Amino acid sequence: MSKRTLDAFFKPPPKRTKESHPTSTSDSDSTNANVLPPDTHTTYPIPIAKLPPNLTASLKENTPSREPKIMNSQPDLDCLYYQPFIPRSIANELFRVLRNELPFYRVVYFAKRGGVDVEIKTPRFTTVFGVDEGCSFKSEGSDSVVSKPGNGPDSGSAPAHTPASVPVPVSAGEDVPNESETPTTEQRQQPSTKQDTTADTNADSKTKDYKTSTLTLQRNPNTPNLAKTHKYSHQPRPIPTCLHNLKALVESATKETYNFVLVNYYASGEDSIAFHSDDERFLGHYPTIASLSLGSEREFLLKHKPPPPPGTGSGSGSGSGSGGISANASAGSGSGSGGGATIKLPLSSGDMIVMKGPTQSNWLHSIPKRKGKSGNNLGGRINITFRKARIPAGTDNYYHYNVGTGPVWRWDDIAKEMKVQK
Ligand SMILES: O=C(O)CCC(=O)C(=O)O
Ligand SMILES: [Fe+2]
Repeated sequence: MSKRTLDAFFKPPPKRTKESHPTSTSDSDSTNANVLPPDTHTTYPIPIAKLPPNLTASLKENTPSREPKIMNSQPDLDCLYYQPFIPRSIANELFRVLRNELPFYRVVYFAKRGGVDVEIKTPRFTTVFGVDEGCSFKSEGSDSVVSKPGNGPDSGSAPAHTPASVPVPVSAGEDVPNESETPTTEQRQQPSTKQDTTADTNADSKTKDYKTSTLTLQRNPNTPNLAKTHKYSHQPRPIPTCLHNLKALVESATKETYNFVLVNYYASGEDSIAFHSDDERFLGHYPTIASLSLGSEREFLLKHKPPPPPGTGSGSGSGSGSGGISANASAGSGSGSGGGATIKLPLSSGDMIVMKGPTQSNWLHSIPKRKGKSGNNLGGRINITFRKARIPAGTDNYYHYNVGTGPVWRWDDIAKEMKVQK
């Protein structure tokens, strides 16, 4: 098998459009995040600060920093790779602000494994905001968080297509997230028992009721009955302004709309996400998922799903599966299981991967653990994925597995570590 450079996976990059200007913001600016009143809501465990105005201005002015590389020369792969999307210095500042401000969770949940309930400890901090197409959020004032009506081909309705080989969640509580060590999409429904981290207490969080809420959950006028007929077991939380601002930048660059946002915080190299695909039915056919990296560099791995067993006739996508991948990327790529090459992308602060088209139904991705302290100089890594749910209450599972019922964790800037919110 011949070695190829990483660039061989890409088409030649289009020319740069915007220069990377260092931001005028500094460390001390991030502590001024309270200049604007924070966002509050009954579903928020804490008020969430808006971005400092100079950071918002730098983001608007300098993003996207570069045009993306197009990664579509592999079977069933259709990705954009922004290196970076946000200039590094601005991305680092944004990383510090979001790490300081967002409430995170260390979710522990139970899943059936061989008929037995096993405890799974999510090996990273997570948090989620937003809601399905059936509902939208609206804030009073200029920072409206309403989903634009009529943007999806099938707003509020079932997706036109579901890959035949994929067992799909049809209602809240059936889907499980990504903690399998050797996952296929099928295994993702039944995570392995391997536990990656020590558990935190699973005590109920005390959610404060902020009477000064400025954000209200509304029914989408286009789909007036959906909110009524679908009950959320976790009340969805409005996308806070700090993430809404980023969503707007990503929407403008990718020419897509998103209605919920999942945030991962990898505090150290021990934190990870196992190989999985984000191909839940409620995201619809060929979902576009934009994935932004902030903070320390981590490696992002992509490998083709193994071909379906012969005779099942259930292959999804149009490509030839992992057998069709004939080259390794030289930038640290190794061969993956199932015979295909694993693509390794170093994701630095400000980089963004957009996965679209047949990618989710045919490829798996992961952030493996990494040894040693190198690459963690910024104090961890935040990943923000922008997604669009198309089936009402579909996001409920995301709240279940990324918020859960445990305590709220926050960054302690004096101790320089995550601490349980008292
Ligand atoms: O951290 C990353 O880059 C990947 C996160 C991811 O794949 C997910 O949240 O589904
Ligand atoms: Fe993912």
